[in-house]
Amino acid sequence: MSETNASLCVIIPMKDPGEAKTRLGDTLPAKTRAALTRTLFRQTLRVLKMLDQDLHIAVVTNSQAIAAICLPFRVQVLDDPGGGLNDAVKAGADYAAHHRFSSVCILPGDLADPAFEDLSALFAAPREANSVTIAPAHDGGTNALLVTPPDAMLFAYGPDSCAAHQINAEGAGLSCLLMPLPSLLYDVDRSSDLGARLTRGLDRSLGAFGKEASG
Ligand SMILES: Nc1nc2c(ncn2[C@@H]2O[C@H](COP(=O)(O)OP(=O)(O)OP(=O)(O)O)[C@@H](O)[C@H]2O)c(=O)[nH]1
Ligand SMILES: O=C(O)[C@H](O)COP(=O)(O)O
Repeated sequence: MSETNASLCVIIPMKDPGEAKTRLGDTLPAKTRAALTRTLFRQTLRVLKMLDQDLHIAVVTNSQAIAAICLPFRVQVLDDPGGGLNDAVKAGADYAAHHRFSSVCILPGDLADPAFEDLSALFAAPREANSVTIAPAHDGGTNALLVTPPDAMLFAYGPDSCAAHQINAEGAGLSCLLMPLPSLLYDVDRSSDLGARLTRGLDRSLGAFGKEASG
C-alpha cells in the first residue's frame, strides 16, 4: 500500500439489496433490482481492490447479504446506526476519525462504471489539512467526497448534495475543490440511468448480473 493510501479510509454506505434501488421500481422487478444492487457494489469493490489490495475499505450496512459480499474482498463491515444515509456516512467518518485515518473518502455503492484511472486520480490528489474534494454527480449529487480530517464536516447527501457539501465545507472553514471525473459522474438512481452509460460497466459484469437476476 502506498503511504498516501495508508492514511485513507474508504467508506461505502450500503442498503440491503432487497430495499435498495426503489426508484427503479417503475422499470425493474424487485429481484432484478436486488441483483443489480449486488452487481454494482461488487464492481466498485473490485476496482478499489485492483487499485490497492491493502486499501482500507469499510462498508456501513445492516445487510447480511452485503456483509457476505464483503467477506472475500477482506472489507470491514460497520453497523448502520439507522436514521438514513447521512447517519450511516457519519458512522463511517467517525470510525475513520477514531482509528486515526487522516482522510476519509465516501463512495456510493451504486456507481455505474467507476474507472480505475479516475479513482486513482482521486486518491492521488493532494489532501491538504482541512480540505474537501468533491467528485460531482451529473445530477447535482455527490459521487465521491474526500474529507480531511474525516470528521471535519456535516454530511448532506440528498438532492443537490454537491452544492450542499460545498456550503457545509466552507461553513466548517475547509477548502473545497471540485474534481469532476468522467466515470464518477454517473450512479444508477433512475430508469434513465439504465441506458447506454451503464452498458460499458455492466457488459463487463453481465455474466454475473444475468446469472444473479435469473437465479
Ligand atoms: N447504510 C446505508 N446506506 C444507504 C442508506 N441509504 C442509502 N444508502 C446507500 O447510499 C448509496 C446511495 O444511495 P441512493 O442513491 O439513494 O440509492 P438507493 O437507496 O439504492 O436508491 P433508492 O431506493 O432509489 O433511493 C447506495 O450505496 C445506497 O445503498 C442508509 O440508510 N444506510
Ligand atoms: O448524491 C447524493 O447526495 C446521494 O447519492 C443521493 O442523491 P441521489 O438522490 O441523486 O441519489
